Amino acid sequence: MLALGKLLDLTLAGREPAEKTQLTVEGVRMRWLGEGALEVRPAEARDNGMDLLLSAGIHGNETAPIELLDELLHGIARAEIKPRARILFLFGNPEAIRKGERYIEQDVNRLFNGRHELSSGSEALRAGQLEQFAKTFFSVPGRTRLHYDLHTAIRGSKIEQFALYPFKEGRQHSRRELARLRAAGMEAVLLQSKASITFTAFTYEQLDAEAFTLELGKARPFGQNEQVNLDRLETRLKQIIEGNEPEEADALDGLQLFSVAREIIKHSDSFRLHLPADIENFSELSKGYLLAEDLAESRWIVEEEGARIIFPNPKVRNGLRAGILIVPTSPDQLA
Ligand SMILES: O=C(O)CCC(=O)N[C@@H](CCC(=O)O)C(=O)O
Ligand SMILES: [Zn+2]
Repeated sequence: MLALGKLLDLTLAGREPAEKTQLTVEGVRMRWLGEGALEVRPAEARDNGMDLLLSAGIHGNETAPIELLDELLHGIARAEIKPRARILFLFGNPEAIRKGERYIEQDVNRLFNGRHELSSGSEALRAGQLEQFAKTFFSVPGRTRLHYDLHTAIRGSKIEQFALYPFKEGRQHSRRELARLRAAGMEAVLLQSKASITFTAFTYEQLDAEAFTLELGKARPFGQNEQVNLDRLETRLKQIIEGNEPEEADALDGLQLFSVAREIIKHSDSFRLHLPADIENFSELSKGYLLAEDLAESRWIVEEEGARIIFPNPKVRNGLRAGILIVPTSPDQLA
């Protein structure tokens, strides 16, 4: 295998490759762009106009997606996968990946869309660097832009694999992309209803990519991911990379859709979340339930019919999201 196929090994060792560019026997060029960043470019005659950004390890302890991208890269470096798409592979937070932690000082996935400029430290610098890698990659006009940012969740979930679709004023969510996600094994999609500061919000809002955060089961250490079945996602990613996705009607095929009713923001150290520590994502909450309390006697009471909670986390920094209240929605608004 070409040495550049071992991007994960290089990243874990904190090393630079001796050669920055390598060609596979298929004429696919692999170019190391910096720590945890590698571009794959097919020969011009085979290029089908798809620019695919695949990122993982924005949270360093979410290893199943990192292993999946590592597998795909090995396949390309061995010329077993024959790309027709240009691809940018990014491992988001190398220092946190090496330590097996979600982050070191700051959550990188809260530092996009300008937030890193208001902050300092290695994770703020990394978010700025990731924005720059993505911006350069998605700068060629007339090409299709797709970004999947792969994650796993802190807690168990009633719906194991799901996607979050960012929001931009005046832009409609795409039914075709949802059908593609369904084919990739996603069981639900959460349609965001306001701008955000995550990596996919940046590529969606500022770089005009179709962009999704994919949640792929529960976070576990390297080598302990046998319970996370990513076969359908892997198959679909290979098809996108090789440009041989089956032609399908835009069938959503049972895909569950949710929209954000409210984000629960933790404003102070007095914040209290009234949920059991082991509550699963997508757990239903009944109307009238006192979900959280914060300073100045502010209270979060569930008002929505059919509300469910995802990503409850009272340990986030003040000012950040401590959970999302979602409600079922219909596909009527899709483009
Ligand atoms: O399990 C959790 O509480 C968090 C899992 C995770 O890392 N989710 C992403 C979602 C990003 C998005 O909103 O698009 C995150 O919180 O960064
Ligand atoms: Zn994550």
